[in-house]
Amino acid sequence: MATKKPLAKEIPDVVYDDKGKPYKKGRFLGKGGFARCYELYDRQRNITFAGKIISKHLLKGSNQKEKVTQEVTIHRDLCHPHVVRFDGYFEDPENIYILLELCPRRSLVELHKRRGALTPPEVRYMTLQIAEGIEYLHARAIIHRDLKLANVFLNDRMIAKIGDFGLATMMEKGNERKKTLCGTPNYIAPEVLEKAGHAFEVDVWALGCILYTLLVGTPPFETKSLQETYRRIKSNQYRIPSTIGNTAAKVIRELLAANPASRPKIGDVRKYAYFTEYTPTHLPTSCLTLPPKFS
Ligand SMILES: COc1cc(C(=O)NC2CCN(C)CC2)ccc1Nc1cc2c(cn1)c(C)nn2-c1cc(Cl)cc(CCC(N)=O)c1
Repeated sequence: MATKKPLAKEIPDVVYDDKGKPYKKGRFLGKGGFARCYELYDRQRNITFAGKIISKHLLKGSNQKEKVTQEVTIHRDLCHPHVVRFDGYFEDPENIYILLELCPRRSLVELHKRRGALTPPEVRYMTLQIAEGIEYLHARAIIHRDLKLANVFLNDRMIAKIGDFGLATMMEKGNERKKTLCGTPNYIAPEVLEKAGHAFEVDVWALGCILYTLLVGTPPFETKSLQETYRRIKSNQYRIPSTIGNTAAKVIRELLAANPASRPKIGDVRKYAYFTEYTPTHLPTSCLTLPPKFS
């Protein structure tokens, strides 16, 4: 008999933080893992947040509570233009509430679904912004470990913001290698599959998967079966279409190097010839639906 998953209780129309400040529940924005996301409106400051709400009932009897604490501990002190802003955290007997920067243009998932392969200038724009965010994290000894299209959010000016620190970890000392990762990253690196110890290089691998997916239109290792996808990752089996050009092929090959030690450090990604080619400083929101015409 399958054990019934406890139903999360309905969230009240108004929730209060530990200072008694009211937040009015707005639209349901989506869900992920144990969390549901709603607009939470602070009338006093006239700001709407992305409220990530996690039911405590769903966290009972597992180490999920520690994982939420770890996510908050890592995310709360971050401040960077390409990292989702952490605006607060509070709880009541039912739920944990995390106030996050609302990104009205959602994530790269929707952009990718709508557009498929992007133009090279758009790909360089997105990849460089994400790389800047990763560089900020790595400089603070933080590995994100779950970089994927769904965790790159877009604000109303189409600026990319790395979010969801649910699988992130802090590296304690210089050459430490993490041995475990509780969760299944979408763009999982070979060394994680091989349980060979992993560190900052897993984020560089994921950036390579994001770059490839945005430029080619499909993920590098995607197949119909997870087992076959994992086999291809471990054997580094993927194709680079000749149409993307040599400079793009070179940066993809090095980001997706099987050996983590062969991948570039995140701070060196921008030095590739590919990224010296035209890259817009801004993207119009029309890019959400149509390829832009760069003059
Ligand atoms: C206005 O801002 C948004 C709107 C929407 C949206 O329109 N969602 C619709 C809601 C109705 N259903 C039917 C279709 C999707 C979705 C996301 C928005 N913004 C938005 C959502 C955000 C964030 C910032 N900003 C952050 C940070 N974390 N999350 C977050 C958190 C969770 Cl737990 C789940 C999801 C959904 C899955 C995903 N990765 O997008 C998102």
